[in-house]
Amino acid sequence: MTTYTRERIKELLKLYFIMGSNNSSIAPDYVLEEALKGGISVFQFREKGKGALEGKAKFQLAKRMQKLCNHYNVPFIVNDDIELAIALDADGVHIGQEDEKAIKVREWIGNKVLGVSAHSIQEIKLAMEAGADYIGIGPIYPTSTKKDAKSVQGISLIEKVKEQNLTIPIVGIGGITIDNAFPIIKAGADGVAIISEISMAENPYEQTKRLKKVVLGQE
Ligand SMILES: Cc1ncc(COP(=O)(O)OP(=O)(O)O)c(N)n1
Ligand SMILES: Cc1nc(C(=O)O)sc1CCOP(=O)(O)O
Ligand SMILES: [Mg+2]
Repeated sequence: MTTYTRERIKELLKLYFIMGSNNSSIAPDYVLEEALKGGISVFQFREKGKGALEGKAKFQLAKRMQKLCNHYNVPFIVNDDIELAIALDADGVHIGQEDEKAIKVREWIGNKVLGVSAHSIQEIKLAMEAGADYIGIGPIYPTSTKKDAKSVQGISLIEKVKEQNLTIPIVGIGGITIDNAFPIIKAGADGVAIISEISMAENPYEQTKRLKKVVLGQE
């Protein structure tokens, strides 16, 4: 359905950076550019929570971030806001179980990338039937970034996905750092999705490079 092959999606998920304006104490555009230089493989614009921008300001930030991603040839995904994704002609959207239904979103976005969060094998199978391109599984570890995150589940669901030979690409999310990222890859995830370990880092460029080495098994 999408123009990205399953193998390409798996590659893109390797080091998935997510952020919005409230995830860093310095300019979000600067943080994103450092992360792009450091080697992130895909970016998700997630403008939500306390102090999040709305309306024109949100649109303008998204547009600037999309331009940066285009410059570094990294796909630009929009969290939750399907209208924004369509208005910007983003590369894809990410939705959760409390957002619009995946089957409807697939109709609206055509062949753009569709990521869906899931917390059980049943939710994963339903997302696959609805046309999801990849699944976000979390929180793997405790996180303070998402206030309404579900219970911490470690790598158990990733292991179940592998045991059941479900071939959809998967990315782990929640509380992932340089020190705990590799077990997620070892369990069979295609990559890790990260906010604060990069967005709050003193040097987002160096931190991204370090994370990249970890997910590639080079450290
Ligand atoms: C890659 C990825 N995985 C999971 C999520 C969480 O999505 P959701 O459950 O809809 O929660 P919010 O991010 O919308 O608060 C994600 N955004 N990205
Ligand atoms: C956006 C998000 N979704 C989660 C889920 O469990 O679905 S956890 C989370 C926050 C990830 O931020 P950090 O890398 O700072 O922990
Ligand atoms: Mg959501």
